[in-house]
Amino acid sequence: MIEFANVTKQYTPDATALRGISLTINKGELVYLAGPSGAGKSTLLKMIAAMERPTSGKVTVNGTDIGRLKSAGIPFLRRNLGLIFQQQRLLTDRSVLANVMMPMLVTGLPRAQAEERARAALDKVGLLDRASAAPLALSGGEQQRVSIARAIVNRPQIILADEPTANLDRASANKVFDALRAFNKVGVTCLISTHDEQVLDGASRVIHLKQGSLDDSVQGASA
Ligand SMILES: Nc1ncnc2c1ncn2[C@@H]1O[C@H](COP(=O)(O)OP(=O)(O)OP(=O)(O)O)[C@@H](O)[C@H]1O
Repeated sequence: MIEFANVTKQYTPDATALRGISLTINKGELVYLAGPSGAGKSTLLKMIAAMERPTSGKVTVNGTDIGRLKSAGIPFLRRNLGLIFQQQRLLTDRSVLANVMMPMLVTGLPRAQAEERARAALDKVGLLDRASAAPLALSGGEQQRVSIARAIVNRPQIILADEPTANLDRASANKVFDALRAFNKVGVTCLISTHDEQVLDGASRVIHLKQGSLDDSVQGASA
């Protein structure tokens, strides 16, 4: 469902973020993306969401060729994606519930139905009792779980999470990973970039990146 075929991304002549990446991620997989800062993890995730385009090679998501996708097609692509990126922070002047309802109201779902689904999503990440709180009244880990709830309310087939536990303590990080794993268990494909050694040790599949290439020297790098 996600395929990279010899993908290179060059931002400028001096900045090549990905070099000849080929990999396949199948429906229902839970895959972690590892590698040092600057290795290209964010770039790889952004390409799946058509936030960046390949310079050469081909990225295919659910049969859609990202390099050829017209801007009018981007909302259709993103409808199938739950994005948990640093750029998509919670709106601090709205309640937790209002933040989670937002993506559904944007697509025209009636308010009552949006609220019901938002509450169900908050329940799944263990935060239903904080529905009326302001985001800034929550811990960093709780805010990240609200972001997960917001990312899944439109029932995406794929979740993309870019370092969702950066700056969180162990206990908070575990809750965030537990929430992501729970969605994977019900069939959502998950691709998560992380530096978390403990999580990577227990992972069934890790894609290691190093300076924009697959790092085959690391065991489990099979892509
Ligand atoms: N918009 C951009 N313009 C120019 N260079 C960029 C841009 N975005 C990323 N880069 C460069 O591409 C390379 C890969 O960056 P990327 O953010 O994908 O790495 P990363 O593995 O996600 O790193 P981090 O863990 O620090 O987020 C880096 O050298 C970075 O400086």
